[in-house]
Amino acid sequence: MFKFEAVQYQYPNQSTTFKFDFTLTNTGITAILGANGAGKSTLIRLMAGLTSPAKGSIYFQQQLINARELPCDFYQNIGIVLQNPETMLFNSTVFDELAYGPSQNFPATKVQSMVQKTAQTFALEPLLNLSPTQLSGGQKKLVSIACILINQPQLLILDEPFGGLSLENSNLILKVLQEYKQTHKIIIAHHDFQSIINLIDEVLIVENGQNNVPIKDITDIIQLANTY
Ligand SMILES: Nc1ncnc2c1ncn2[C@@H]1O[C@H](COP(=O)(O)OP(=O)(O)OP(=O)(O)O)[C@@H](O)[C@H]1O
Repeated sequence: MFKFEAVQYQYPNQSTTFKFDFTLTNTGITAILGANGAGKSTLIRLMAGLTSPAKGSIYFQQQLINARELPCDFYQNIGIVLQNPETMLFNSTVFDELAYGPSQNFPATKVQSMVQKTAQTFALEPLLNLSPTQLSGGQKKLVSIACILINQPQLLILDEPFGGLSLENSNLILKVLQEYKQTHKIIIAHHDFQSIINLIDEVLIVENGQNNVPIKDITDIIQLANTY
């Protein structure tokens, strides 16, 4: 269960109050839709704990996640891939990028095998010894998604994950997410609703800083696809 209860947020010196109140399913994919400036990124930042609400409560799997004092390992359960992959890559090689998360928790031999497996899944083997600065925009995006998925977070948040990806790599990510969603919760903010329609289980529309009731019925979701 992923629940926002009477959550309110306001940017400093801004008059708009964002108001979010909804409950999402525990696994599967929820797509967040909305016009430019509607509040999708603001909602995503609240979901990932990057921003704290002024009022209200946010629960993930019964755990109040906007509490001031969280168990220190809690954020290992949440992975977020931001729109711009540059902000996420800071190691000297792609191998080190992939190894960074696992090396906080596992011995070197295990880390090595996790990196090899993930590199294979994401077709990154030829890039492992390169610096992230040598990669194309699409390759950076692919690496940034792989770096988060290698940690297997229970909640995976993706802000425009297909931006800059070739059709081949978009299809690769779609395939990975199709499998991942069976046992994990995935939130995707994506402007091209049509391209992910077969993947999603639920739609949350954000309008003027507020959410509508989550749409779970597949017929309603398909109808929505005609408007977005
Ligand atoms: N750091 C900030 N300070 C002040 N206002 C902000 C800040 N970030 C966003 N806003 C405002 O909040 C509103 C919602 O922005 P947000 O980025 O959440 O929308 P969005 O739905 O993600 O838009 P887009 O699809 O264009 O990325 C906008 O009016 C924006 O100008």
